[in-house]
Order: sequence, then C-alpha cells, then structure tokens
Amino acid sequence: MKIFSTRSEIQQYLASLNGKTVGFVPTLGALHRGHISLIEQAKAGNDVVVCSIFVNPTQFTDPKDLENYPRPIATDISKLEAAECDILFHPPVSEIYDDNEHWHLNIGPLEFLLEGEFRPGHYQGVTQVVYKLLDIVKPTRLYLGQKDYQQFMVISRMVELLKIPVQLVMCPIEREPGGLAMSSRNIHLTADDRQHSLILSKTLNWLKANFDVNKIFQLEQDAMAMLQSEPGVEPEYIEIADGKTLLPADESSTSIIALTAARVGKTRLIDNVVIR
Ligand SMILES: Nc1ncnc2c1ncn2[C@@H]1O[C@H](COP(=O)(O)OP(=O)(O)OP(=O)(O)O)[C@@H](O)[C@H]1O
Ligand SMILES: CC(C)(CO)[C@@H](O)C(=O)[O-]
Ligand code: BAL
Repeated sequence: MKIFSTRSEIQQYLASLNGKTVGFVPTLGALHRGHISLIEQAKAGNDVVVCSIFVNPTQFTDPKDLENYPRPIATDISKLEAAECDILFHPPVSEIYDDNEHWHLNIGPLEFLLEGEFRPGHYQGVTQVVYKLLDIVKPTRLYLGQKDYQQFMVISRMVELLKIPVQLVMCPIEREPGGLAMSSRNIHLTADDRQHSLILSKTLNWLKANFDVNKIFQLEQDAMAMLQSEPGVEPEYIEIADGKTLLPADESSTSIIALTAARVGKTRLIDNVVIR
C-alpha cells in the first residue's frame, strides 16, 4: 500500500494512473469491520482504492470528543494492508487547512435536523473537509456508510449543489453479534455500557416491526420510553423520518427511516433502520 501525507504527492501519484477508476473511502481512522466493508465494496467496483484517515477538527463540536478520538495509526495501516487497500492518504491538519479559513454551504434543513440539532456546525465541518478531500482525490465513486445516514444525505446535497462529478455509494451497517452498530467510539464503552447499548438497535427493530400497528406519533413516544427505561442510556432523539428529506415522515411517505442518538455512559452513539 502506498502511503501519502501531502496533497502534492498523492495528486502526482493519482495523475500517473490515467484512466483508472478510483473508489474513495474517507474515514476518521480507528478502523473496524464497518470501514473494511467499505474498502471491500470500493475494491469490487473500481480499479484503485484510496482510503483517507483524517481526524477533521472542524466537524467536532465538543473539544473533549476531538481530544479523546482514538488514533491507532499503526494498527489501521495493518488492517488496510490486510484488506489490500491501494493507497492511504493520512495528512496532518496543516496540509488540509490554512489559518482562519471560512466555509459555509447552504444545505437547507438537513443541517439543523437530528444530528444537526445536537451537534451544531457539524455538517459544515463535514462538507468542508469532504469537499477538500474530493478535490484532492477526484474519485469516480465515494463510499459512505448507512450508519451516518444524515451525513450521506448532506454529502449528496453538496455534490448536487456544487456539481461534483462523483457517484455516491451507500454501504450497509455492519453490526456486532448482539446488534450494536460498529463505531470507532465503541472502544470507550464499558462492559455494562455495551450491554445497555443493545437497546438502540432493539428499539429501532421494534419500530420497524410495529410500523403498521400504530400511528407514528405513538410509536415515537413508545420508542423514547423504551430507551429512557434502559439504565445508563440517555436518548437525544428517536424519530421516524422521510428517507429522502429527513423531515418528519407521515404514514404515506414512500421512503421511511427510523433514526436515533443516545448517550450510553460517557459515549454518544447513533443508529438507524430503514423501515421502507
Ligand atoms: N458499522 C458501520 N458499518 C458500515 N459503515 C460504517 C460503520 N461505521 C462507520 N461506517 C462508515 O465509515 C465511514 C467512516 O466513518 P468514521 O471514521 O466516522 O467511523 P465511525 O465508526 O462512524 O466512527 P464514529 O462514529 O465513532 O465517528 C463513514 O462513511 C461511516 O458511515
Ligand atoms: C466523512 C468523514 C470522513 C469526514 O471527516 C467523517 O465524517 C466520517 O468518517 O464519517
Ligand atoms: N461518523 C461521523 C463522524 C463523526 O462522528 O464526527
């Protein structure tokens, strides 16, 4: 695997691949099976796969979260080599940002709903860095996980608004045996937290199974009560949304998704399930 830490080196190398299709998997590192499944899907659909590991400061709203974010780079490199990833881009912050840079992209209500309400500014930071990474890598296809469903919608909107020539691919959520969605932040969970965290996927699956039984308002209230009754779990939201807009769904919406975020112990987790 080739490893680059500067824009100019990776751009020079990518230019020499003329005509090859490039699949790109951007990450914050601390890689797990979810990330590796994205690499595998990118490998299956492209000539060359680029992964980036960059803990992007502008998308963290909580400085403690940024400070505590795991950065096991040597293990990550071994995992990428085992997955036969072709290129790793691992830049320092100074390679991506100049001092006092300004960024604002009007992505409409998507910025303020759900994650946007609890992590204000997060999606401006995400679009800022993904724009820069796409500009450097210029991939044919961009692979993103369904776990960050709202992030996928936000990046799709940016690609549409800025007419970026890239195809987006949404990859299914990889889960632990009990149903917990894999996430780099899971390493912060204690054994008790792990047990309690199972309520997230259980409640989402319950919503899916009962969708035709009750009205959306009632389902959301019952689901919130299920989360609240689990020790150590502090839910932020659990909502049934239109899968195309993320605005509140009604029973007749053609695409419907249930999404949740909760603190489990000291760790904030998100998850979702497509209802239809
Ligand atoms: N369990 C998973 N299954 C599939 N894709 C995933 C999973 N977890 C993360 N991804 C995807 O991997 C990419 C990189 O995500 P990221 O590096 O933020 O990992 P993460 O595990 O989501 O970390 P965290 O949630 O702790 O920030 C994103 O497109 C994300 O949606
Ligand atoms: C897309 C991303 C790599 C941008 O920093 C990040 O938000 C992530 O890992 O989901
Ligand atoms: N997985 C999305 C990146 C973040 O939580 O900041």
